[in-house]
Amino acid sequence: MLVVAVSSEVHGNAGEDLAGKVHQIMVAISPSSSSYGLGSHVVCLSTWDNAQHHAEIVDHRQGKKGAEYYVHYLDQNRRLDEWISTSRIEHFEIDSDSHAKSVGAEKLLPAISPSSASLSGPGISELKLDTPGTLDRKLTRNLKRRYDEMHNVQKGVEELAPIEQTLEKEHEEKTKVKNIQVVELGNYEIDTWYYSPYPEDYAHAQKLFICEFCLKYMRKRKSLDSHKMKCKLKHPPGDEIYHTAVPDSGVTIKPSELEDSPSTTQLKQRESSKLQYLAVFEVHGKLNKLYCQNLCLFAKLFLDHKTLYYDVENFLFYVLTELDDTGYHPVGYFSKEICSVEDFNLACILTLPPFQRKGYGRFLIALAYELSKKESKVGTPERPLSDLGQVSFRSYWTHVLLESLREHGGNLSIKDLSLMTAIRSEDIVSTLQPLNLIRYWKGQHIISVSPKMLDEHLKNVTSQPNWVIDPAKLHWTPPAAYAQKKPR
Ligand SMILES: CC(=O)SCCNC(=O)CCNC(=O)[C@H](O)C(C)(C)COP(=O)(O)OP(=O)(O)OC[C@H]1O[C@@H](n2cnc3c(N)ncnc32)[C@H](O)[C@@H]1OP(=O)(O)O
Repeated sequence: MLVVAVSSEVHGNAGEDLAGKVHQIMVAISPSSSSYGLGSHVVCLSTWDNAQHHAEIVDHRQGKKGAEYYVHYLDQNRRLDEWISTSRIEHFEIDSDSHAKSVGAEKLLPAISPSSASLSGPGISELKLDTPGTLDRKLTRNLKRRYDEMHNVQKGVEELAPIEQTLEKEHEEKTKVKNIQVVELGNYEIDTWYYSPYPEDYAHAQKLFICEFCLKYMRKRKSLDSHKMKCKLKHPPGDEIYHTAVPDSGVTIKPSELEDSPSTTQLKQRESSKLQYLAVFEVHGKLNKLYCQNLCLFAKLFLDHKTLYYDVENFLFYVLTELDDTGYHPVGYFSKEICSVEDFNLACILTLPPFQRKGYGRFLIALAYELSKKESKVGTPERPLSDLGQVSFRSYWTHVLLESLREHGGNLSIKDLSLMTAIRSEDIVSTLQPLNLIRYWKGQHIISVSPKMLDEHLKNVTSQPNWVIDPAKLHWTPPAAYAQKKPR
């Protein structure tokens, strides 16, 4: 049955105030007719908040219970794209642009406003993006697109430089449908976020089983079980460069208070006193190529714009692990180019979803800057930054810069701050400007701050634990010495 209706209202879920006026033509299609073309726009109920969203049909397939559609929610990050059944599709929009232009339709979009975008999804809550005035040239391409979407700026791929257009289109086309839905790693079953280019035989598995120590991927649990009997690794295949213990409260235990190799009894004692022992391993892409390739493929499941999968030789990988009596379990990592001409001190960063929002991202970022300090360099993360990358770096920079200013009574130049913190000057300016702590005077940026202003800002920073890295306990040599190392 096909019903064509001219409607002046959008009908939402019972009890929701979705009564905004939308002047558009809707075509209501009964679930059985189920023929939504690729690229068409619909209003549907998501599985993650059970609310109405405008979405685009990206793909379709025949499921066990009928047709299923892969949808991209127009107001959300691609990590929330998903397969839904026809019954979740409320109606089809002929005028696919009308939702964005109409006033009422905005009420359908959750938590989108000029200054905030929803990072929601299972276990993910709200994110604040920069206010429009601060975005400017600092916006990465990815964020710019999100910003444009949120502000109704109708800019498409065609406005990018030709080479970027081609790359962007290829990327979008190839990665538009998430291929692997779930991964099992150690004690966790994790829903994936994005497409990852696993080899053909694995690329279309619903679920992959991953060895948490060597990161080998398998399609069957029994393969993992027999692999576990053989796999000798109990930690990432590299050198431990740092360790610390953190209680759940987030207060740092100094590494000096720790014995070097805690015994099982000591670990059990720690467990009962709710201490978490953390260790970071440095893994060289050339010396442990397979491990690093496996890590990149795995990480791509949670990173939208990552392009490094196989050419890992020029990178170092810093893997953060939690230790228990069965071994060192990976919880996150960052990669770093051995020789970066652009002074990138971090290429990609990931905290595995079950461990996010506990302060590990900040810990890894802090470590990346400590390494830069040891190299006597300033650094910056590789662009584009994802939405989550943006908030995490912004939060780290804000905290570190405000603390440094407080310590020195505000009497620091941008250059002083940069040398002290290893944060690049441009990142300092883009962080302090929205806080009104920078003035542009006689052609240059200068810091303008009072103790009162600092106290005000410091009151608002850091809701996550802030684990300090003790540089004296960092066992790390800058990369020049790697030529001599042999594969393990
Ligand atoms: C250069 C690049 O690699 S860009 C790509 C960055 N990586 C990704 O996007 C991969 C997927 N995301 C992730 O792995 C993680 O979200 C990371 C690595 C970005 C952050 O890791 P986490 O361990 O969750 O960060 P952590 O707990 O230390 O929080 C850091 C800050 O970000 C904020 N934050 C983290 N996640 C969210 C979220 N979902 N919503 C809102 N704020 C968030 C935290 O509140 C905290 O700020 P605060 O101290 O001011 O409160």
